[in-house]
Amino acid sequence: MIVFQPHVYATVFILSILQAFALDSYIAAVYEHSVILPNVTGRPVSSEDALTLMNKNMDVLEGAIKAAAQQGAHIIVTPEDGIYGWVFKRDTIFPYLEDIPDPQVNWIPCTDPERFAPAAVQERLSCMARNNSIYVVANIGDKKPCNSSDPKCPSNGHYQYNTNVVFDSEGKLVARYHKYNLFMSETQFDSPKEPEIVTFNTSFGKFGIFTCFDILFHDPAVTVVSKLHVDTVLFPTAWMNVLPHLTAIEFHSAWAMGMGVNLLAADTHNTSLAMTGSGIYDGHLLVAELSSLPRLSPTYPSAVNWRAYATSVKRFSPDDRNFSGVIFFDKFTFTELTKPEGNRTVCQKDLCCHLSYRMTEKQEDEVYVLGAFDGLHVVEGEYYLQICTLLKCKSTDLKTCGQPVATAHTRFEAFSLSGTFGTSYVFPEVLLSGVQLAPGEFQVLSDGRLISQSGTSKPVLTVTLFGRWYEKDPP
Ligand SMILES: N[C@@H](CCCCNC(=O)CCCC[C@@H]1SC[C@@H]2NC(=O)N[C@@H]21)C(=O)O
Repeated sequence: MIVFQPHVYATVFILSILQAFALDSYIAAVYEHSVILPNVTGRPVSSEDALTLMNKNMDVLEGAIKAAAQQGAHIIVTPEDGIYGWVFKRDTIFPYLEDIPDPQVNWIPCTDPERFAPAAVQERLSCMARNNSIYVVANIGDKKPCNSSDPKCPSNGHYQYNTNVVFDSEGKLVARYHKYNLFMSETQFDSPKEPEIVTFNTSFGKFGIFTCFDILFHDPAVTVVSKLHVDTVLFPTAWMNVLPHLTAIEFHSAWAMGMGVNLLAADTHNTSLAMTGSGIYDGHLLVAELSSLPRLSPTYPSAVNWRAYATSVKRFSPDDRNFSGVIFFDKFTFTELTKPEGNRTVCQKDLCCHLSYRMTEKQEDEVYVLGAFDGLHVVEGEYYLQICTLLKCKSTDLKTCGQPVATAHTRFEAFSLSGTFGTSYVFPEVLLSGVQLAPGEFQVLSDGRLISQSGTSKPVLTVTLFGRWYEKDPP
């Protein structure tokens, strides 16, 4: 990964990604943008003032787009809400919205700005793509008029959508995606009636696209990958980090690995809201048995039978020392790792988690537990989880197990984590001290074991198999 000279508060990450089947490669960039937020949020502003604010953000994005293009990037992704921010209600966002046509109209806003309704933002983004010969992915607001003949038409006569747009290297609008799984705070937007499965082809591969909270749900995220067989997913996001399992870089890299696709994640940068964490994740699921084979076109779900190993072994340890704890409002069953090495099992409902581990030097003031959760998560949305997790507790008090922890000193020489998952969508997370990833330091075997054989470069915060059982989500 070539890192640009720091630009504003972030850097443009560049990575050349080996194209799966064509065996050519392309250069991808993601930009983590510190969004300049409107200073008036209590009332709608004029469309001129709205455009002034959006131009301030687009000035910064233009710098990143030029920098990426100069480094030969073929495509750059910029963050969700990156042009106007997120502090809006339904009425106050209206001046920032434009009517974004279906890409089938075959339109280059840069060379034909008057063809449809006023589209200053689309024109400028299109020109950035065209003038720098680079694909530009951005997130802006779409408005579609409706009337009383449509019973669902909102009170102000418009549907308002959180929208990703993609302009190709000539500035043509080639994709438009309306965010389907809105986060609870996004009252300024509507959700489309059906999830949109949006893909587009380029000379350097087939791309899918969705936004932020979408990544936790089956549609469109899993469908666009498992049915449309894209190689890379474009992912603008404004993600608020939640340790120990839902920090941006941790969950997004695990999702890319579990789904076996590349993921280009551009996050907003706002540390006071715990918003940070972009990345270019190549979806290689490091499966020892498969690495000798050429990477075939993606097969979904991944070539892992997540329950194979865990259902083949007896429980390593009895339940007698189990205790309960809460992680992000979900009640886990824990068991403490009292010895520096050993085999442990913990079960909750149909999920049994098995762990074999060897610590290097167990720190007296650090406690690690193995936890299991099999249930419906119901806070900030409803999604069914099956989770096996090895994690460090906040303190030696077992009541603190599950609370956010960002540093650790205990190293593990080896670990092997597996679970009797009912779902085949399991995302492998390894997070190290300092909230760092561990690329290449662990593997997932085809029998479902998440293993490290030679230890990790830093002490461990958590090793987790994060399962999503979509069929058990409420309708
Ligand atoms: N930050 C703004 C609104 C942001 C809207 C777009 N952001 C998302 O959709 C991010 C959702 C990330 C949620 C993950 S999963 C549940 C967990 N809870 C979090 O807060 N982060 C994670 C605002 O809310 O004002």
